[in-house]
Amino acid sequence: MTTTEKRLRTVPAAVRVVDAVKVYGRGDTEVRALDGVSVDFPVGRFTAVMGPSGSGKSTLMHCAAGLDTLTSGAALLGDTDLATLDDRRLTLLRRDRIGFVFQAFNLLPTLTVAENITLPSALAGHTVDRERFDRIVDAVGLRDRLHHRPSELSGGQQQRVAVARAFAGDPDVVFADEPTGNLDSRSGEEVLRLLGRTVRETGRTVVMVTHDPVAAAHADEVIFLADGRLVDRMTAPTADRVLDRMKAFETATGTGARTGDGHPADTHDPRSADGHPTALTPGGVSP
Ligand SMILES: Nc1ncnc2c1ncn2[C@@H]1O[C@H](COP(=O)(O)OP(=O)(O)OP(=O)(O)O)[C@@H](O)[C@H]1O
Repeated sequence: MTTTEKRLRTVPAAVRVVDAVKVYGRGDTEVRALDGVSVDFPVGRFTAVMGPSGSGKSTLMHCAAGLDTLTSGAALLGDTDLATLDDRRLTLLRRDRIGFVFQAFNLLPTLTVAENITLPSALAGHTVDRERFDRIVDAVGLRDRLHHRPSELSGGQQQRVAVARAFAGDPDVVFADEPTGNLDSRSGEEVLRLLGRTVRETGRTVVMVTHDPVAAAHADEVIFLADGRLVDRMTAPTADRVLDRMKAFETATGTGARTGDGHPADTHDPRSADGHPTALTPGGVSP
């Protein structure tokens, strides 16, 4: 059994990336965007992915979400190895099991808030049942805006619509790519609280790429990438500690915070990496 296969047989996770290598280009233009990353995103956890520009955060997210393929290694959603799926099945998996929140909101301008929220489910041929829809709408605080168009909403409200849309189809995991990048700090805070609350109350899994230590502090755990490698992780983060860690990477040369054996150092939490930080409500209730 290879090392990769051994790692695949350990604790279940919502998303798992094992020995992930992603190489763009060839020869002189080759870039090793991911250089052997192994990380689990456990069910019911809100994880932030941080690291300097170019460290591989977006590449990791895109490969874990089936938007891009790895050069070697494996990306799994639950038990499903994404590399085993053809394009059609990958599209269905993304549609049915993954929610996305983007920096630019990506709402359809001609549709109302309600229609935007239910669009992915409608495209999948499902209906969001009324009770679930109501719970989501109340969780994101948009009841009085349901018949408005995105252009009639503030940026924070638009992003809350995007969060509602991401969770409406009851996905296994929501990937959020810089979800507060276009928001002022107050609106950003609201969106982050919403994500955190949804994870805690519903047991859903969120993976968020961010540059912002304040945003990362809303997560249960922060993982740090540098030069395409996982170099550190921090549970129960605070903005100050995340900022300190980022500064340390910036001033460090070469391998940054990597430990002597090349593995990331988890120096901050006595709990195991697989320990659940919050009480969960399993069973797929909506936010
Ligand atoms: N399609 C591509 N073709 C070639 N190189 C790429 C491509 N996408 C990313 N890269 C390179 O891979 C490396 C990692 O990029 P990635 O976008 O994953 O980093 P990041 O940490 O998300 O950066 P940022 O914080 O600036 O968004 C970078 O050196 C980048 O230039």
